[in-house]
Amino acid sequence: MLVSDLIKKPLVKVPCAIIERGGKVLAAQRSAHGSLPMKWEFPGGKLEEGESEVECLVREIREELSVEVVVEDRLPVTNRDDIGRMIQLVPFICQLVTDEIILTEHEQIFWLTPDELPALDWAEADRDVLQNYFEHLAGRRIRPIQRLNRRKPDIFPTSPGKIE
Ligand SMILES: Nc1nc2c([nH]c(=O)n2[C@@H]2O[C@H](COP(=O)(O)OP(=O)(O)OP(=O)(O)O)[C@@H](O)[C@H]2O)c(=O)[nH]1
Repeated sequence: MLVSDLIKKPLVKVPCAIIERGGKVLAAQRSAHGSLPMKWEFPGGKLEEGESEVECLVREIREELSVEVVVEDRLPVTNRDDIGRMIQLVPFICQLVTDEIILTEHEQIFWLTPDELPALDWAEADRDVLQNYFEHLAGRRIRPIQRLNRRKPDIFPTSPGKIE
């Protein structure tokens, strides 16, 4: 076992938003300054003490994009081994509730179809987020078919018995 395996790094949770609108997804480019300069990411940020993941995400999206979102499905987390810490991305699918986006931190944003997303220069941990998102989308496409094939629900689950 490596010594580094014995030293537990602090875990930094980072809820991030896969914001969907009209079949497109918002990708945001980090600024030229700070960590991962000019890399593409899903907007979000570090969880603060006493906050839930969803509260954090709603706050971060307000701060970074000046919009409101409704938070929907939580996708699997992905981890990034960083210097002195483990970054844990916690992605949520979100829908936009308000329209006008004002960027306060990011260099720029793109609205892209899921097919177009992989072409960007993503932060490393986001590659796994993308993969999980694509699996989620595939599940969404399968579910309506399953619904069609499902036999009609029984109005009377087993035997209706005697109706008074
Ligand atoms: N919001 C967000 N952060 C990400 C993503 N991928 C990824 O590795 N990160 C990392 O997770 C951390 C999020 O912190 P933050 O949004 O508060 O950004 P920051 O530049 O202030 O953080 P830092 O200076 O501590 O690195 C950053 O280190 C960022 O590089 C992502 O998709 N979205």
